[in-house]
Amino acid sequence: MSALIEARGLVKRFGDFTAVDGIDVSVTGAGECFGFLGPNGAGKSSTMRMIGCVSPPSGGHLRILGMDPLRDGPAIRARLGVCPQLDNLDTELTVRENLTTYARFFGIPRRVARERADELLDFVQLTERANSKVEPLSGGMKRRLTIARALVNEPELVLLDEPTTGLDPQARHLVWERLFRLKQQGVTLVLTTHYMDEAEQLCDRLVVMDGGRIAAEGSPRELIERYSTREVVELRFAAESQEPFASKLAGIGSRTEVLPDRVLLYVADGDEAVAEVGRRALQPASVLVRRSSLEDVFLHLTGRTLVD
Ligand SMILES: Nc1ncnc2c1ncn2[C@@H]1O[C@H](COP(=O)(O)OP(=O)(O)OP(=O)(O)O)[C@@H](O)[C@H]1O
Repeated sequence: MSALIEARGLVKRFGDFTAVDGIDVSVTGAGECFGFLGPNGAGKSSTMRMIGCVSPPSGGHLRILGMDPLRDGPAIRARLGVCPQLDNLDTELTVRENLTTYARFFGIPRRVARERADELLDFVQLTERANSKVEPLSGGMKRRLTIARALVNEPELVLLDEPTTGLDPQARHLVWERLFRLKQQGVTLVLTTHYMDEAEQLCDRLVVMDGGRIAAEGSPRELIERYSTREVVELRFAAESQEPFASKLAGIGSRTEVLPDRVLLYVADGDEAVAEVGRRALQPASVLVRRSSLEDVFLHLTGRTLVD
């Protein structure tokens, strides 16, 4: 089967600045969710815009659905669904009209568009708001409507740029649940996020991006196994600097990270490590034992946290 997305040495430059610096990406599986995880400015949106055929690559090789974005942009876009970072819904129109009007761009007949709009409103749980204007909708509802709009042309591949940024936890969970359903229906999702929990929940495979480059690639579980330990102990010491305490923790676990407000110990067994901290007569103000996450992977790879 040919790849849905195939990028080799993909580059995006803005003047002298290189936003995407020669990345390789291959998305093949139908029903897969592929993620770009990285902090602000990592180059995720620039990559998505190239994949979405709205921004030409400055270099490298890119094929979407087996086609060349420079030559076959309209044909590719007809088979893509795009959910941009900022909702760009038409506030003059009702919820349903936003879908039916968008359907016209794809040449979908009116009757089919109306049926599809109703199905999609049901899918994103907005049927009751079908005739209301967009403006009074909550952030989560607008996001779900934007996702519904991205599905109007029954795309094989849906691009979602930070699908839940700015939403409250409940609204995020509702969006995740809908995206998960889409995956189950065999739609391939490609998303960008700087939320590690989002990447862990949704992505089968992801790349960790930083400074326009790919720092690592794999499933969330593989990345955690490769770059972190099973558990992490977070120790907060009531002091201006955590550094002096970190040096006294040397040898506990395989690695130590010192953050401005806490020390992280990377260990196989958190409880055993906490016992050792006790034996060294260190008295942290708080202790938390947790499982490793993609945040730890990112910290290990880049020396920085994902969200400032
Ligand atoms: N049109 C542009 N002109 C100049 N620089 C740009 C342009 N678009 C993006 N950049 C720069 O390229 C870098 C990568 O931006 P990009 O939006 O791709 O990052 P991102 O990972 O998606 O982050 P964000 O979450 O902030 O969107 C940033 O430093 C940004 O300022």
